[in-house]
Amino acid sequence: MRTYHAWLDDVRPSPYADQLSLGFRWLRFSRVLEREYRTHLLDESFELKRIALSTAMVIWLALAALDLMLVQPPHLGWILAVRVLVLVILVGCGGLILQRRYIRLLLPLSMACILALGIGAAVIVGIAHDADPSYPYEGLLLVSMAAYFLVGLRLSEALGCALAVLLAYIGAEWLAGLPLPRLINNVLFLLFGNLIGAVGCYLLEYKSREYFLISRLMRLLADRDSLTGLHNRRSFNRQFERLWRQAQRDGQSLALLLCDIDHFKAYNDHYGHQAGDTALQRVGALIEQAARRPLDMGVRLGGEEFALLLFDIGPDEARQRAEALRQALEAAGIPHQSSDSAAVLTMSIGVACLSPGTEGELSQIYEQADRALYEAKAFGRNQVAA
Ligand SMILES: Nc1nc2c(ncn2[C@@H]2O[C@H](COP(=O)(O)OP(=O)(O)OP(=O)(O)O)[C@@H](O)[C@H]2O)c(=O)[nH]1
Repeated sequence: MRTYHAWLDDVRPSPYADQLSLGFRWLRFSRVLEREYRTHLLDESFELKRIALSTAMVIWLALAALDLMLVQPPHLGWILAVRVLVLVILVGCGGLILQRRYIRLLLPLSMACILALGIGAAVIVGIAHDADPSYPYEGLLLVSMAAYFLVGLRLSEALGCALAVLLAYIGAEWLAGLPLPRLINNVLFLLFGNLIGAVGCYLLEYKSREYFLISRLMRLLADRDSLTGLHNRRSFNRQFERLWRQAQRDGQSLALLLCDIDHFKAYNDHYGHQAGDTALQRVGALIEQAARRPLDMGVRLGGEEFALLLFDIGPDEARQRAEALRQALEAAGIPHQSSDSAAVLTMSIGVACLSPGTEGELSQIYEQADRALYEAKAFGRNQVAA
């Protein structure tokens, strides 16, 4: 399978990039990613399961019509009874699958449908062969193909179902007394059919896993600033609304800290653009550290402008956190000989808060924090204003 090259180093650290480099030829990711992939697969294959279920029911009923032509009583009665029983199972499981509420049951229910179809078909073939050994058994292969390609099962799950169906078939034919050479011939045909299905399913799952990793990686790249690894402005704009809705629901406040490095043009002019980039990365790391709780967010808005969105925090604590951040940069002691404010690199911070129950527009809190930042700059820089 394909190997991934140097470009993955550009997007590290990322578990998706690591997994792409490690490979997954055994169709397995690291534990956390595997869980994420399976949840994604269940979600993605929901529509597929709906289509597969309707298709299976139509084919199952069409085959019942064939039975009416090919099989005579009393075997016909038994076969129709099995068809009805399987149909009842399909309708029951299908009803639960379509409700979507039972997302955890989606996989066992899908497998139950495949097993009901496969074992039902094996029993029907066994009953029919009791009277007429020429009754077509190849329909069993349709069930295996559905398991491999139609239901959104992983290869291991599809293989498990196909094997159970094959065993049920051998058992049913044994009881029906099908001559051994014929049984061997049929089993070999089914085995080869399954081999083709399994190889196809492997390739499909491999591609599905690859797509999963690359799409997650792309999403991460689209949301991150490439220099600092912080969220970018696009991600901030999108997530602010979601966080504000959650804050309203939970009765929590939000604080926005707008941070701007002081005299950064002079820093660039004095130390060069490369050193400027390194300084931006160090500031980014401090912002990242300050956004330590799960719903906090460190952002590089662009150039030497950063933002820190803090969740569940009042105005006093927000101001303290801003002051701590300002001091952390000062304490980092990055020399800045051409600054008018200090001998080291510093930043000014504007703070604004949104309490639950107030109108919460990003533009509103942003303007408020921007005004405060302007004040911090105007009053001499290297300070916090609210
Ligand atoms: N090295 C580097 N510099 C950048 C980057 N993005 C923006 N800059 C520089 O950041 C500087 C910002 O300068 P100004 O907007 O004038 O602000 P300032 O010099 O920090 O002045 P005050 O904010 O008023 O203290 C410009 O010189 C930009 O070239 C970047 O990605 N890397």
